[in-house]
Amino acid sequence: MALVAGRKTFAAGKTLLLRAGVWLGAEAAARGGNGARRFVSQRVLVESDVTAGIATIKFKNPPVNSLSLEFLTEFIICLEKLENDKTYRGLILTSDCPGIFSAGLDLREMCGKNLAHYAEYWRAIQETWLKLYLSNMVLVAAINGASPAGGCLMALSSDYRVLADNPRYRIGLNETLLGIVAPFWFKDVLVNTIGHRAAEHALQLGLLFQPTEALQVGMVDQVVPEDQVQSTALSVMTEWLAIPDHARQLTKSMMRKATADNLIKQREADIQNFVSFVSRDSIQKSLQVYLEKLKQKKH
Ligand SMILES: CC/C=C\C/C=C\CCC/C=C/CC(=O)SCCNC(=O)CCNC(=O)[C@H](O)C(C)(C)COP(=O)(O)OP(=O)(O)OC[C@H]1O[C@@H](n2cnc3c(N)ncnc32)[C@H](O)[C@@H]1OP(=O)(O)O
Repeated sequence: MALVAGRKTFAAGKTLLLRAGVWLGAEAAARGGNGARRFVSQRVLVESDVTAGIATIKFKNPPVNSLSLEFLTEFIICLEKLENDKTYRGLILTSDCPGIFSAGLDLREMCGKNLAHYAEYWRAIQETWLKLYLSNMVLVAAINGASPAGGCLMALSSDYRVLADNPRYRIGLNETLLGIVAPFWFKDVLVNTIGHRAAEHALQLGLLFQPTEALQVGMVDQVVPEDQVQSTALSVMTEWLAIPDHARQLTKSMMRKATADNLIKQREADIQNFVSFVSRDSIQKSLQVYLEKLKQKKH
């Protein structure tokens, strides 16, 4: 396994510095005789079934799989590797942290840092979303835990969502509850999934849906007992992979291109918006209060 620090080139000629310890190694980890491979990086586990052409990414950034810059960097690299390796036609996204799919953006990346950091962080968030949303692979989210805000966006960017039937696993775009505003492209993805009226309602109130409500509103496609999430995701994947790739991929692109282009054409302005919004004193205060509340919850 190779541990490296290097540079990753992102769109618009920008670079994101890879933190030391990021896994970039070749398929170094175990390769079984049955076509199963397991790639290991610090925060992102990749298991794959070469024969079936299916990979599974497990988020492994405890305690809550927050989307820290380090996590995003590893995640983007894994996604790129899978995307460029024609062995893989399908990708299942799930979590290795019990009870949490992802807590969304890492609030510590948005608090008390400098403007350059906010810009770098937001570019990585944009890049992650574009790569997920426009992936040529079939993406199935096996949502085995709570999935607020950015966690919900990752699920919404998949082609199909299976959620574990546990009332503690709530999913939604709750940004307004933090005193912040979901960016327009989060909103666009939600509108594309649940429709304009339901999205307006959910976004303004920052609704986090329990599984049955999420199914009802169309935020997820299936709710199944917790121990059946992975097997259901796999059988959905098999169904989707029966469709010829070229036809499905062109159709996916036809459905999603306009939404992605909307961000692509104004990426820099979107970064500037984020930086100036998040660096306001009032927003910093709201985020700090929210983080403090999360910490005090335990005591
Ligand atoms: C005009 C507009 C222009 C531009 C756009 C600008 C705006 C900005 C838009 C930004 C978009 C943001 C999207 C987001 O994703 S924001 C993040 C929202 N996330 C949340 O609200 C989730 C918060 N977390 C929780 O609700 C719970 O932690 C959770 C249900 C996930 C798990 O609960 P559990 O009881 O299991 O764990 P906790 O004890 O709560 O947490 C454990 C420790 O983890 C810390 N934590 C939790 N969430 C986060 C997070 N998102 N980031 C960083 N850290 C997090 C928590 O504080 C605990 O820490 P310790 O106490 O152990 O230190």
